Amino acid sequence: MAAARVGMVLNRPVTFVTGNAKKLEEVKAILGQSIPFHSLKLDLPELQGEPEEISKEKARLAALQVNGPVLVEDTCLCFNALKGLPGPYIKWFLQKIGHEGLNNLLLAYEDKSAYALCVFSLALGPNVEPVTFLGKTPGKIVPPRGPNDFGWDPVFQPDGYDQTYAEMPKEEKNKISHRSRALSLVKAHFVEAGYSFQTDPSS
Ligand SMILES: O=c1nc[nH]c2c1ncn2[C@H]1C[C@H](O)[C@@H](COP(=O)(O)OP(=O)(O)OP(=O)(O)O)O1
Ligand SMILES: [Mg+2]
Repeated sequence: MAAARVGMVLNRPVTFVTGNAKKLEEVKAILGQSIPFHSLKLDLPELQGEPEEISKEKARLAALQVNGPVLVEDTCLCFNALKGLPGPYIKWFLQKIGHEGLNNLLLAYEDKSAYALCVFSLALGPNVEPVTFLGKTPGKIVPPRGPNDFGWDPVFQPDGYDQTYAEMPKEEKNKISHRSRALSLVKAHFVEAGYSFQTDPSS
């Protein structure tokens, strides 16, 4: 059994930094009251590279800006036929070529399988090394179905479902999503580390 650790007291709630309102909505729904957090709308610059490094670097930048504990995440959509691309570049692919273009990328391949990957990074403050938490949901890329209000949700059909993320009720997506899987690990980490929050109302 792991040695009991003295719980760490954070004097400020964690700030979840994102420029994406839909992400924030899901994070709120998934976390509920489990981790007290603020949010800050900021579109941080993103370095190129492997998903974990991109997410960690985002956390470092966010912690400097906030000057306190931060949580960020970076989401990838990875096509197996393309060895994991577009991956972290999905935002730009989606913006430029849309749902149809994403499907067309796979026309030359029989393998339409893909996975959604969410990498959360927690940095307890500036100059503290971020910790990462990965959540992955396997599925496949399909012609768009369902409401078009969150990114690539209409073209991603998780394995074991006949609905796309976009067609699923929100609660259903939040049970199996890449984001909720990563957040389960974040929650477990908070419990294990025994963080507690001493919030000073004057700060
Ligand atoms: O569950 C999702 N279902 C569908 N689409 C999604 C999901 N989660 C992120 N997305 C989209 C948003 C962006 O086009 C790209 C990820 O890029 P990513 O940099 O992580 O997001 P972002 O720039 O919108 O917000 P942030 O300020 O947190 O970086 O995939
Ligand atoms: Mg981004």
